[in-house]
Amino acid sequence: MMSSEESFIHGGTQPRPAQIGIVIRSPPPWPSKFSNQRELSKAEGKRPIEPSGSTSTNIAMNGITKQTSYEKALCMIDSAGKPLETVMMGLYNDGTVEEDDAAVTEMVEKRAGEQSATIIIEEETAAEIVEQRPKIERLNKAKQINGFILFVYRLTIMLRFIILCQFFRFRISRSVKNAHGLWLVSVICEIWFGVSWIFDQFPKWKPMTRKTNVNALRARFWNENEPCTLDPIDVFVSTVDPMKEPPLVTANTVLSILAVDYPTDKVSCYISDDGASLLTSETTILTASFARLWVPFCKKYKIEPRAPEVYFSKDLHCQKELKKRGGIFIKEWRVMKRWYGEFREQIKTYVDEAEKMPGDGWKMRNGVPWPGNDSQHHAGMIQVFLGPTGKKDVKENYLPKLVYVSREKNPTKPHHKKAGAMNALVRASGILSNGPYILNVDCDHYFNNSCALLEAMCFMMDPKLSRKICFVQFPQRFDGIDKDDRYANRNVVFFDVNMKGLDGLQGPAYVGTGCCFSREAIYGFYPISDEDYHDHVHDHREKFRSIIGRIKRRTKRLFQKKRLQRVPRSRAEISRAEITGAVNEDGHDDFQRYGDDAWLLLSQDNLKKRFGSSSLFMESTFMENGGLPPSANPAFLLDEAIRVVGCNYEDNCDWGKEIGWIYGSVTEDILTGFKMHTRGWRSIYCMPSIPAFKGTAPINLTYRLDQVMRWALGSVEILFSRHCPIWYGYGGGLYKLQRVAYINTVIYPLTSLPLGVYCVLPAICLISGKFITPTVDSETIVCYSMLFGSVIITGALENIWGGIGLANWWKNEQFWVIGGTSAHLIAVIQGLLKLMLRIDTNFTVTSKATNADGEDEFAELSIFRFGYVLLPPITIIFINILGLLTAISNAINYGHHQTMTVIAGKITFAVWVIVHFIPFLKGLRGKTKRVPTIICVWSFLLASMLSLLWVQVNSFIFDKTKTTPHH
Ligand SMILES: O=c1ccn([C@@H]2O[C@H](COP(=O)(O)OP(=O)(O)O[C@H]3O[C@H](CO)[C@@H](O)[C@H](O)[C@H]3O)[C@@H](O)[C@H]2O)c(=O)[nH]1
Ligand SMILES: [Mn+2]
Repeated sequence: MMSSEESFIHGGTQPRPAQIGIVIRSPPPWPSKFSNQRELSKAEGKRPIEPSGSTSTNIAMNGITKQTSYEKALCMIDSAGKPLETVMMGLYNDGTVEEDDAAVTEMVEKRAGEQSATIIIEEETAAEIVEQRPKIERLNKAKQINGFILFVYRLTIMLRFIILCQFFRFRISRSVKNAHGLWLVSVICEIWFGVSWIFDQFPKWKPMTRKTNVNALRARFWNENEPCTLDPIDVFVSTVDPMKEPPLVTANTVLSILAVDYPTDKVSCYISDDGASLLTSETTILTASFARLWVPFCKKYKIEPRAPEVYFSKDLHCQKELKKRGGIFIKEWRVMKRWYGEFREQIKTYVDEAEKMPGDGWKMRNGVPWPGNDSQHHAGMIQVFLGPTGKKDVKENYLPKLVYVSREKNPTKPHHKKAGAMNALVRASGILSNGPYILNVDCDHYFNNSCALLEAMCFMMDPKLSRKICFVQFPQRFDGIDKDDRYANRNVVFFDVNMKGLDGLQGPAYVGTGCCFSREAIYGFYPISDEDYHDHVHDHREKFRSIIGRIKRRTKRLFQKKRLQRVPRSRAEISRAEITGAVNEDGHDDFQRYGDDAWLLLSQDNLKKRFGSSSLFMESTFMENGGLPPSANPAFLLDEAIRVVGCNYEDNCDWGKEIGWIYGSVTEDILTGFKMHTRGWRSIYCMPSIPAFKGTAPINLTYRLDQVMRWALGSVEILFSRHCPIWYGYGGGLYKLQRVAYINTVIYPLTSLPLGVYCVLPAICLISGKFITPTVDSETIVCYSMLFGSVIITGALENIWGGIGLANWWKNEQFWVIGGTSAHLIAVIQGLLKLMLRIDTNFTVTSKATNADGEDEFAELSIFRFGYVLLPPITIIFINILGLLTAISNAINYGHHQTMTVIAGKITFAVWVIVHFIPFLKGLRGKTKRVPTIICVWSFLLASMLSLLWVQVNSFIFDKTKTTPHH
């Protein structure tokens, strides 16, 4: 036992420590501290609490400064008993208890080799020691939004909820005698909207924002005096179709990654080419060589952004910079601009050449036929460029490794689209570089802020957070959107309101790009267990008990850790034990029984079932800090990497089911993030003031609706799958409100059904002369205006705390109606078809073609193809206009049979619907030359038929004398 303890502290080779043991000198004075803790919580955030004797102290712990009301400390002393380093354990005024595994391990590891021992000391001593240490700045800060606004916001939500209930009581109690069907339908729709509002609203209950401190990160992990201790990151870029995703766009993204502000030996960039295109491969080769010029230039002058296309297109900004930086810079800037021009031209020639495939297929520059000539049936291909063994840049510095991967494809095997591509990259990178973190971007999302990786690391390397975070998601921001964002491409309400709300719960959803993962979470491990972590409910008594339990457990674990020296570190202890199935509740004891390496052997079969047959890859999953397993033979790495991107590799193992990107939906992103959250991981939303990434958005209505339809379809797919948040993942780590949010994410397309119906109602009312309420009296008006009022007030308050404009909010509402009546509706139908007939859904990649050659930048905005998505909204518009016309002609022909208020109500109702479709109409207006006329005619006919039908059916069903619209 002694020897294993020794090896824990000393890495097995060092002399014995002078003293080992845990000493608790005095029993903790719990109860008295207790009331104090409460007071402190109250004062939280308002002002720092002064250290006052032994009850509350400011301590700085591994970069986190906090006020504590009670603390114990774990202290390492040298053989003379002099304290070397201290890690605090305690109850903090924000109600959390420091779970400092990371800190403890870090400390112990750092001190390995010194003559030292660990003891637990009491708080006064600890405080003294800590006070002598320089305070370290925190890496990040979580901030609740302004307390008053939050209070009012929550109040309006509650009020709105009450109003809603009242509204329904009112609506249900007053049925419409002469139009029972109409009334019933409208009430059902309204109830549906009400419920979906609840799903949408309550996950925004606790909005939160965060701030990072990149300088503190640099100071701690990447300063001049010490070797850099930042963790390596693998960056993934996915591309599939070089025609829709121009190579120049991809090349820019890659260049911005290679020039990122991060130690070069700790970044590797992987390109996944799902199209197996020679064009992409050649572009990559060219990009690698251009990077040797571009990267040193970026780093020398610290230019932003580091995607050359964008950088050189911002002429004005450059002019300013030119003046400021003066002579040499101007010269170099000009030279670089010319070089980039040449690079661009070269890619253009490649693209031109790639227009038409020669009869005998593509050939590489050396005359060898390109293996990917059949993009759906080809072997896996990997090419490695640059990196620590490759070419240096023109300043003789190494560049990050750049790897081109095209996974094997076979038409008989499902390739699972982007998710499949990502999983292949996860494995290939696990073998080639194995960074403990993975950041993925779509090929069009370049690094707009060269500090993006550092920003993510501010969370990932925070000792308190790191072992609970599965990913750090950045908002998606876009270039090249028309000024008034006609099709709500920016999605601001989602990115600046909903996601901030989720951050206050368990964390934002993964949105497919601009997201930094911990590899551990991708491998399906669980976060370090921490019962307290997700019950924020503060039963103080409970808390008190769990603290004692925690200290006991920790003490126990401390001993165990010493025993478990051979196991890489505690980080994945629990999760791995989970695979082996050899673990009891506490997560540890069984390790002992198996002895040092036995558990590894024991779990081989299970591991194979989980990770597939590559033992090298399996081994790599044990490397906690990344890097290649010691047994890896560099000569065979590439072969092994090719093997793991093979299309049979995933047979009979957990890829896509339990680990990696999860299959089964075209919105694999939502599913993947959800799966991680159900395991109890937390995620973080990071919004640097300079957007970290920027992409392109679909510019015209057709592409936008295609995209929205794909998203909705993905949601429907999840809704009908095993992974549906309504029934999946109970008893795990998913927070309740987080589940509500996920339910909302998958169920929203269904709302298109009542929405479609509701949009037709005003027309029906106008034509049939009936209404959804019996009369329009003052009570009705009050009821509806209260409802609308509360909607507007919550919206406005969301604007205030989310920092979005009212215009954006309105855009969002409009597009919600447009998308709802078109794309969502179709998606629901398609989803049902898929469910019943097992037709697979296809993935239409969004075109990222930028119109870089001047002309009218937004000419594309109005181009659209005919699509049946357009049919329902056009019909709705026509039918409503028809209704308005009928009403007016009726009024003229037959005089006022109904009171003015009723007519006004109906007309408002119809106009309200039509107003929502304005952007849609603008989208149609553009180039209505040939095909669209046909749709217009069709929709017009359809609308007329529907209205006529309604009148017929109507007079048939109801008593004619009473209900004929105009007798
Ligand atoms: O078989 C495929 C299909 C797509 N992709 C890549 O997946 C991404 C898809 O993006 P895009 O066509 O631009 O769709 P968007 O709707 O703009 O993408 C958003 O929504 C998708 C989910 O539908 C996410 O996967 C994306 O990350 C997210 O940016 C692109 O990088 C493609 O290269 C592949 O690698 N293989
Ligand atoms: Mn995209």
